[in-house]
Amino acid sequence: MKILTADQIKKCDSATIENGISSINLMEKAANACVDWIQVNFKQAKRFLIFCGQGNNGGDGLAIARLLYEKGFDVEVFIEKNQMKFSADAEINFKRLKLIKGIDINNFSDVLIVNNEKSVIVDALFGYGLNRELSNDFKNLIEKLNQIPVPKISIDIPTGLYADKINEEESAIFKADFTLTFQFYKRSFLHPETGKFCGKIEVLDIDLNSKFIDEVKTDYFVIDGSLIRKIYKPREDFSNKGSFGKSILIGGSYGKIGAVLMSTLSALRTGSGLTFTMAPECGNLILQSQVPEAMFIGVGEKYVDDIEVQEKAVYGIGPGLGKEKQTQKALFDFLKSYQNPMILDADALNILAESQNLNLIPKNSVITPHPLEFERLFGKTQNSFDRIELAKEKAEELQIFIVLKDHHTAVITPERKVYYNITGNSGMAKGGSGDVLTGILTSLISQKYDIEKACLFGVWLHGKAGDLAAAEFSEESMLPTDLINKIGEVFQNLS
Ligand SMILES: NC(=O)C1=CN([C@@H]2O[C@H](COP(=O)(O)OP(=O)(O)OC[C@H]3O[C@@H](n4cnc5c(N)ncnc54)[C@H](O)[C@@H]3O)[C@@H](O)[C@H]2O)[C@@H](O)CC1
Ligand SMILES: [K+]
Repeated sequence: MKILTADQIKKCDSATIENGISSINLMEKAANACVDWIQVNFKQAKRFLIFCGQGNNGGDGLAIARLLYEKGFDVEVFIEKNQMKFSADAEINFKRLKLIKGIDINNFSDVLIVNNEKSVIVDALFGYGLNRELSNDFKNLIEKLNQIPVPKISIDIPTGLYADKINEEESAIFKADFTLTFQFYKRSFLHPETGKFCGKIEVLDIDLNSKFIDEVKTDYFVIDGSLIRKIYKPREDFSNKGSFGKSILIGGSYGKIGAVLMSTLSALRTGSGLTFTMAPECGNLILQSQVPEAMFIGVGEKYVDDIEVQEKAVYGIGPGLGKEKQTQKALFDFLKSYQNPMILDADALNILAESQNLNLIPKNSVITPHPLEFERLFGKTQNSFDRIELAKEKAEELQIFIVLKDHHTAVITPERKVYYNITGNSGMAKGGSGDVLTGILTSLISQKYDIEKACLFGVWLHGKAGDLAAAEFSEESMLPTDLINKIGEVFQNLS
């Protein structure tokens, strides 16, 4: 799914209106989509307190108020009565609303303490039209609303957030439990500093102009299920273990054998034909007994001191590797002698960061840093938006894929495209999750998935398996090994 800027969404709305539907009817459609969702998900609610601005986001709110009232809910509307300058469509909806006797129209300043547990606050103050910091009056209102302990729904965007950039420090932002957004994810939903205000995101289809959406140019995408269905290649009949590639996972050191073990198991569970673990001898017994399907290649006693080059294999290097001098030398010797794309993770990245010898990374390789590893490799940035921009520069310069791990992991391609992943949960924020991802990516690439597609599929699969593990064990209790055991269920649901 494409992600558009506020400016592009505005153009998309206009293209939709030019092609038939009037803007007031488009607003009605948007409001109906929200009300349909609310009716299903807030059946028990009694009273909706709807806060409306004066632009089209406020217009949505006024229409939602009318439609919810018609469905039998109690509705109170809050507006800025002293200074009414509605947009044309908001004005029409305000007039329609005033005809209904049963809806109280209050001033923002009339908001009282609401402690009715069946009340819901709806934020329709500003949407993607926000283009400057909020005035103090709005900031105070939002801070007051954020304190009220009832469920909160934002229409299109939590008020105070921009669609496509980070906020000024100390902005007041409405803290939603649910954001009902029209047609597209907004970039701000996907970054940690801003996304935490959105709660659960529901994308509502309002049939915006598909020709415009197909043609509009963007560098930003969300990885959704329909994209994955296009990428997924079911296994062919009449195949053998040689048809599904050879994965070699390199890592482990004394005390950190579990990391490479988890990568190995993940590679197997993702379908790798032949799977090898290249690790120090101290891991041999553990690996052979825990993962008998994998073959063991001993390199060193307590840490990796050599990397063997094998034909037609895909290498995933780093989990539990450590940074011993000998290990560093082994990694550099390997990188100097081997030019095929590989996956580099964890200590392999830390070793490269310390040497700053990043040109040794073979073209089309995949690196999988978390934000701190990214910073060690490429330097500090002010915030996660800037980090993505730097990642685009570096992916192009080094001609590599950067899988930037975060709550919403982003895949950044050498062509500077950015794909945000929306599967996964905070139960995956545990040591070992990254090792699992390395195994999955190595396995997919060894099975001849195109590298970009392998990255998109890999991060999605990882998150999806994590969601299944969380559903069974809870986010607190789920382990990376539970996630590995759910990979199969994700494949079953795909085929
Ligand atoms: N026909 C359409 O274009 C549709 C628009 N929709 C809704 O319309 C919204 C966008 O509406 P608008 O473009 O009217 O914008 P908003 O309703 O987000 O904002 C209203 C106006 O406030 C002004 N403003 C910006 N920042 C401000 C600030 N800090 N303080 C005070 N005023 C400020 C701007 O001039 C802006 O246009 C969407 O988020 C969505 O909710 C939906 O109804 C779908 C259809
Ligand atoms: K809003």
